Amino acid sequence: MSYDRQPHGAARFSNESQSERSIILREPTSSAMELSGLTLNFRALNLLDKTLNLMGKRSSNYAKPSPEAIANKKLGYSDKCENSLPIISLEEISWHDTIDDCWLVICDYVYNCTEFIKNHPGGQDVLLEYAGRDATLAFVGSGHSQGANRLLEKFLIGELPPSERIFRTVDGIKIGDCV
Ligand code: HEM
Repeated sequence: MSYDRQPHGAARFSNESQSERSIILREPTSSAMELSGLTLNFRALNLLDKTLNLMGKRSSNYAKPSPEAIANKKLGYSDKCENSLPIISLEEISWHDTIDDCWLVICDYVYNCTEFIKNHPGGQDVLLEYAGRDATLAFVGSGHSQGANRLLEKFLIGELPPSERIFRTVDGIKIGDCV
């Protein structure tokens, strides 16, 4: 059995079918998300999750929404699981990494930017660089206008599963800052 390198550090065995993507192997850089100089990997998130449960913080935090959660609501970002949006995993997103099929993750939400990529005022290369993965830091860091944020809504196609979110958890605990 041989294996092929795939975009963004993923690798898969050549006899693997599309439906068996769960056995994809990844290098540490693609299973981790770098934000504000802090690298949170999924193991760390799980640990945080368990710790918060043990400390009983989860229920008390959830009972009273934080100011950030209220601000997020105003921006249209929910702090809970939005049943209306399809849940799309990072693994699935990583397959959409070309100029003809470009998905980005910004603040735990998934955007299909394929139609927009060639018209992006900042050029197509910057979008392509983040195609198939998290672009939050780049998007926020390049100081986009409110207009750009509104435009983003046109391309919204889903959100990350709660276990893969780094800005919101399913119980509303916010881990990082967002736009
Ligand atoms: C779907 C996601 C994105 C949308 C909808 C979007 C939209 C826009 C819009 C409307 C502008 C014009 C200026 C403004 O209104 O702020 C712009 C400029 C720009 N964008 Fe994006 N953008 C996206 C993602 C990104 C990403 C991931 C980067 C990565 C660095 C980026 C980098 C830039 C830069 C550098 C400019 C400035 C161009 C200039 O002033 O010459 N954008 N973007």
